[in-house]
Amino acid sequence: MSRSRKGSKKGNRRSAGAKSSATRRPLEFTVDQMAAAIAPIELPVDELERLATGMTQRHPNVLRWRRDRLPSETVSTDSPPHCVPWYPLATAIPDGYPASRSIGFASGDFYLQDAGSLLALAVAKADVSWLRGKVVCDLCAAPGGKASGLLEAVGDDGFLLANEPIQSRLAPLAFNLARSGSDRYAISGQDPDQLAEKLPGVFDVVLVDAPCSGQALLSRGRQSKGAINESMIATNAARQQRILSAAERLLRPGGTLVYSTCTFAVAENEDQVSWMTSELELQPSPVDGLASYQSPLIEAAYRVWPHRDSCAGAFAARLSKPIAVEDNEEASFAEEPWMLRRGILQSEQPLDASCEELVRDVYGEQPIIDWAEHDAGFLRQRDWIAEAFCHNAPEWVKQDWTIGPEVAYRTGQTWKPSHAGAQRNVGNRFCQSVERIELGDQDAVAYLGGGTVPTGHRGWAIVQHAGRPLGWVKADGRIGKNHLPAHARIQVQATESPWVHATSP
Ligand SMILES: C[S@@+](CC[C@H](N)C(=O)[O-])C[C@H]1O[C@@H](n2cnc3c(N)ncnc32)[C@H](O)[C@@H]1O
Repeated sequence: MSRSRKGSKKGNRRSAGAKSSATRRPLEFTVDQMAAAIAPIELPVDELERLATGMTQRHPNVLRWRRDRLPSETVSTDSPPHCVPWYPLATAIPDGYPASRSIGFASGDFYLQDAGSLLALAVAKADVSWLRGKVVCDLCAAPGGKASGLLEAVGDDGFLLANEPIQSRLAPLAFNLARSGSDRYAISGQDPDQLAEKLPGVFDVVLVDAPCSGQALLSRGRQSKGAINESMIATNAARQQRILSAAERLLRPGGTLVYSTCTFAVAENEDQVSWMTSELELQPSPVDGLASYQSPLIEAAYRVWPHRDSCAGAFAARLSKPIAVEDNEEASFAEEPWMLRRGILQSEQPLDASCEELVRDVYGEQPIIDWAEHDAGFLRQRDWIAEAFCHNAPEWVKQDWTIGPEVAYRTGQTWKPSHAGAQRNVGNRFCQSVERIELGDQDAVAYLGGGTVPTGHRGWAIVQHAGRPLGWVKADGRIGKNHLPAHARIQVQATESPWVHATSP
């Protein structure tokens, strides 16, 4: 009863929101405004007109596939797997496929993103093996669209620090990173300057996907017309330079800085790259394969446009930090980046009895014994959460300002397993001995909507569909009670996948 009342309130709120966006007058720009926004880039008048129109049109998202789940082909021939030309790990959403309400989405097969946001990943070479094994920092990471792509790309021997100074954005960031199935990351909520003081010269790669005037977001109704205002652009440019100078300090000599925005203004894009080359002494580092998107103004900087590239538009550039002569003698950083800074970590303090009991009960004896006595990782308990870092994580994750991949959390006096713990890859060492229940289509749909599942098992178990983890249940030998967090629940509209997957995870 109370549930249905709640549901209808929610429904009302949603339809009120939908009405206001439907009746909102579309933003319109003149050719002169567009010319001023991108000056000194010069485009013919007809292109400026198409740009002005393209900026107000919504472009459909694309699917960025998890690397290990890339489909080998589409089932339906009438919706070809149109690839994003600059990012081969992405495909278009087949016509009529409710991607965000599918089991594939819930189980983390893909992320839904604007194709423009994949330009930064292409410039970071996240689509090939270049990032594998590297220690990477995403300095402005929330909500994690790019960070999750970087995390997949660093593989089983690299590491990602995803930083986001706005605390309220850390939860969605953590959720999106956990969806990747990897445990090779930490999160921090630091101001870039503070972070650069803590970890100078540590990273092989730093991504600055900077806060900006967001002109490319106008088509999504997520920015006001003030995005083309000069003083707004100048304020953003000043903030970006502060962030970029911290990013340079975070980089090791020989490291790579990727800078990206979702705006068209040259003052926030090419001018910032010129500033980095002159003031920070970074060097342009062109990316093979992106020549068609080369900025007309400077080297190693790339643009995609709404009127040319079927996306909201984006800018990205790649620079490298020179290796000074004195660094050069001893270190061959490029070959073995900062391996010495990576330590083998262990649990330093015993867990509370109730937390330890839950971890043993759910994840098995092995994690605690292994993690405390062998070279298996680093288990840490705070007041409200327990985190389990991967083996070979960098030493600095032990500092208390990092947040690790969560495995348990406390509500009142009771510890429970975290959703992120269930999402770890099936072979992950920490949850190797957890009981798993495979669900058919209908049971998976019911579970994702918040329902129970039939099972003879007793206790905590991970439910999965086609070998892909979905979340936790706590079972009594008859049914498994649903422990999927509210924000992860969806009303599935598509059980059948339009793709053929060459291999199961
Ligand atoms: C363009 S968004 C990042 C989007 C993200 N990279 C993604 O792909 O999902 C910029 C982020 O920078 C954060 N931010 C705001 N001010 C910042 C600052 N001074 N330093 C670093 N990040 C900042 C914002 O909160 C926002 O989450």
